[in-house]
Amino acid sequence: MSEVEVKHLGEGYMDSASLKKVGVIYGDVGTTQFTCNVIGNLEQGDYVQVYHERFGWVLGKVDEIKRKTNLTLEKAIKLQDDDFTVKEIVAATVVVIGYRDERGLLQFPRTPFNVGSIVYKAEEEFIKKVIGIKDIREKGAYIGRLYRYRKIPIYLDINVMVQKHVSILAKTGAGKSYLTGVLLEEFLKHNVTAVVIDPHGEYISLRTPSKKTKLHQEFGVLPRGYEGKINVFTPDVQLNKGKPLKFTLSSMTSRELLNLMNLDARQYLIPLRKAMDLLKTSRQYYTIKDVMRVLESEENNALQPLLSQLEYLDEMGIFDKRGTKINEIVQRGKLSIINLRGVPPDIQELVVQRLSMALFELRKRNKIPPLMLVVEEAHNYAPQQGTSSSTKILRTIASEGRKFGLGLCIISQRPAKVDKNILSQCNTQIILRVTNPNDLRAIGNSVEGLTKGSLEEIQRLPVGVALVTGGNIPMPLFVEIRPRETKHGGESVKVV
Ligand SMILES: Nc1ncnc2c1ncn2[C@@H]1O[C@H](COP(=O)(O)OP(=O)(O)OP(=O)(O)O)[C@@H](O)[C@H]1O
Repeated sequence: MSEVEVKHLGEGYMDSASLKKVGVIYGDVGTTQFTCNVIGNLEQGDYVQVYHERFGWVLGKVDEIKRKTNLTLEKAIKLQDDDFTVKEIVAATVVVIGYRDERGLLQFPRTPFNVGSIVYKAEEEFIKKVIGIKDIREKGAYIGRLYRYRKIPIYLDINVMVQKHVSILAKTGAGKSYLTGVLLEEFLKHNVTAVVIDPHGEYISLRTPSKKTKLHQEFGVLPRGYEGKINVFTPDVQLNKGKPLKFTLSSMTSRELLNLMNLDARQYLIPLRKAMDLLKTSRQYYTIKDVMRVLESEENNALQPLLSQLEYLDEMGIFDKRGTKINEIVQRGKLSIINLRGVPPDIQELVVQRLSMALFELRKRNKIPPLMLVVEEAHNYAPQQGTSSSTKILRTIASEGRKFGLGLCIISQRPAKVDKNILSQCNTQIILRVTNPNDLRAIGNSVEGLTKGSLEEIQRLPVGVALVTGGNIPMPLFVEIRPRETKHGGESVKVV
């Protein structure tokens, strides 16, 4: 095998002498994929560069590595008690990413590489140029560094994220809420208005700086807190700290109210509607207690289950004569946390539905600033199967929100259980470790440009490494998430 002559194509980093040799191309060579034997230190996921005699330097990525031997099972059984030598090579399958032409467009070589071409470990500048990784720190969210290439920072375009929505998917414990915390820190730093639905109250710690570690220095991050830029609202002020979140009862229909109760609608809808209609004729605002008084005046024992459920809703304290003003919740450049810790699931759904509806309507009329709505545990509020009162409005935001500057960020540990219409509208996808076959299938179906090797790698990703695709990222990239500036609030509870 002879080394190909390396020509200079007008760029400063074309001298092969400074590059590290890692393999030689052999066997059948295609224009999109080739195999090389591994002679240096090469791992799955590494970037390599090869000189193409017509198109110059081309970037590729190791998709799979195999150890190939001439030892068959029969031979191994025969020889197991003797000394023997086995011929083996380590072979890498490389997927061709391409090269930038003179206009800066990403192109594929249209003819295969020469067999015998030397494969080099790719230079960082070359990787950045071919992939199109840009330093957009002014308008970008700094989420981490290219996996195994700690000198290459990755920024996600915040405008693209708000305009075209985001999904964060991973199995439990893979680092979803840590990463969501990183994104929220970036929103706060760039004065992006955001509202986060926080079912576990884990984002309140964004107020508190994290402890400084060696990683902070390596990633160029300093611990800090965002106390002055965070407002917390909660429907249950007895359980959680925060301003009360209430909804106006008179804006609810009798059917919507009945949907919150575990009751047969056929039996109770008419009396409830009659009571609410009666109150509407005499006053603009009324409370659950008012509705109960009207029903009690009927002196009908059959209404007792309805009265008990109304009493339960009254105790939840979610309705009032006047609800919390959305202008108070949404404040320009600030993060509003809706802390739903300990709130029953039906009430959580109601909060997400009412709040999302109000945000959508007010954004349409430009009464509140453009914003990002972040929904944790999205499989609960927008399930693929069954009914949830919040699914419809979240679908509407996913399909129409971009026109009005209302972005959606969906987070879930069960991608297969999230409404497909909503997931398919999320243009920026951040995927951490996933192992469930149904979830992997859902991801494979919704992410463009995922290779077989990448789908396999998703199952083995270490905590804190994510596959990022869409938005301003031109192709799926593995990213090592940067350390948090603020304290992570989602630590698991230690039993011992
Ligand atoms: N990028 C990271 N760097 C360092 N540690 C991390 C990183 N991401 C996650 N961790 C750690 O891994 C653990 C799990 O992370 P996290 O709480 O974000 O998981 P999760 O996917 O949100 O889990 P759950 O679904 O149970 O809420 C935490 O202890 C967290 O500190």
